[in-house]
Amino acid sequence: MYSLRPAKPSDITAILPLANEQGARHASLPKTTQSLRSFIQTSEDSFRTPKGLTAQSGNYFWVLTDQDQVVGTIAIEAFTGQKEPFYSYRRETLINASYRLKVKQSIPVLYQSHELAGYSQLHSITLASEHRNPRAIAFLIQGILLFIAEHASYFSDRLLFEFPGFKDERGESPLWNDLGQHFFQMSLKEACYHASIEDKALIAQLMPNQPLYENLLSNTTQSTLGEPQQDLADYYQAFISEGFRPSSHIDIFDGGPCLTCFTSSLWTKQESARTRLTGLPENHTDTIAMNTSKEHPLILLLPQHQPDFIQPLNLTSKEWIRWVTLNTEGMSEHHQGEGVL
Ligand SMILES: NC(=[NH2+])NCCC[C@H](N)C(=O)O
Repeated sequence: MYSLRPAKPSDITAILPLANEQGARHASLPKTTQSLRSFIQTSEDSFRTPKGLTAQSGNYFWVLTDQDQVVGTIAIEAFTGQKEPFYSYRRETLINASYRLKVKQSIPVLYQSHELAGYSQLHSITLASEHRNPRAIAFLIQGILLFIAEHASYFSDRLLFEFPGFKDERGESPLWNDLGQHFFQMSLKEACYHASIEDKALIAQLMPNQPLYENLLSNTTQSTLGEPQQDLADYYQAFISEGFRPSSHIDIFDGGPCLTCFTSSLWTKQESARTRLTGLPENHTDTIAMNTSKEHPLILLLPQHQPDFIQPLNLTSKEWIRWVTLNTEGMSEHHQGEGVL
C-alpha cells in the first residue's frame, strides 16, 4: 500500500540509492548523506511553519513508501528564486525581412530569463524501478498537489515543473551537446549535479547570457527543443491531466519544457473534497486521502473498495480529511525510463 509522508533523517540510507541511480538528469535531489541531512532539516522546518506565517523559502521533501519501505521521493520548493535567481530560456520569435530581396524569415531566439521566479516548483522526483507504474506515478504527483490544494496559503498561485528534455539514442541531450557543453566542459549529468540547488551561481558564471539564434544550432536540436524526454510519457501525462502546459520557457541545460499551471485550476484542487472521516464515500475507484495536518501530513492511496485502508491516518470520526480520485487516464504500462526526473 502506497503512502506519502515527510522525509525523516532515518530515511537517508533508503534515499541514497534512489538519489544516485544512473539518471539522465538528477536535477536537484542531494546525493550525499550530509547534503540530504540538511535538505531534510530544511524540510522539517518547512512543515512546522506556524499558521498565519508563510514560509517564502519552504522546501518540503517527501518519501513515497510501500509497506513502510521508501520507494520514491518528491519535493516542493514553495517559491523559486528566493535566495538566488531562477534560470531558464524564454523562446521568442524575431522576424528578419528584406522587402527588396523578398526574404522573410521568422527566427526563434533564446533569451536567458528569470521570469519563472516566484513559482512553486515540484522537483526531486525519483521512483524505484519496480514501482514505475501508472498508479505510483499518478499518486506521487497528485498526492503532493492535494497537499498544496489543502495548504494553498503556503504556496504560490502558480506551479512549475521543469520536465526533462529530449534525449537522442545514446541518451544525450542535443541542446547540451550543442551549447552548454562548450561552456561547462563536462557532461550534462555533472553540470546538473554542480548546478543543483546548492550551487547555482555556476549557471550565471558559465552559461552564455546573450540571446541565441536557434537557427545556428544543429537541426536535431532545433527540431527537439521544448520536447519532453520520450520514455517518461506517463509522468508527462500526469502533469497534463492536472492542467500543466508547456510555457514559453525551456530548461537552460537540456531544453526540456517548463510546465506551468495556475494552482487554482489544478484538476486535483477542483475535484478534491473535504469531509469528516465518517463522510468518506465507499471508494469504487482508487482514492487518495490525507489528513489536513500541515506539520504531520500523511497521504494514502486507498485501493478501490478498501475503506479500512484509511486506518493509518489514525483519525477520530470528527476530524477532517481531503480526498480525490486517483487519475491514471491516458497513461500506459510502458517502460518508464530512468525514473529520476
Ligand atoms: N537540467 C537542469 N539541471 N537544469 C538547470 C535548471 C536550473 C533551474 N532552473 C534553477 O535555476 O535552479
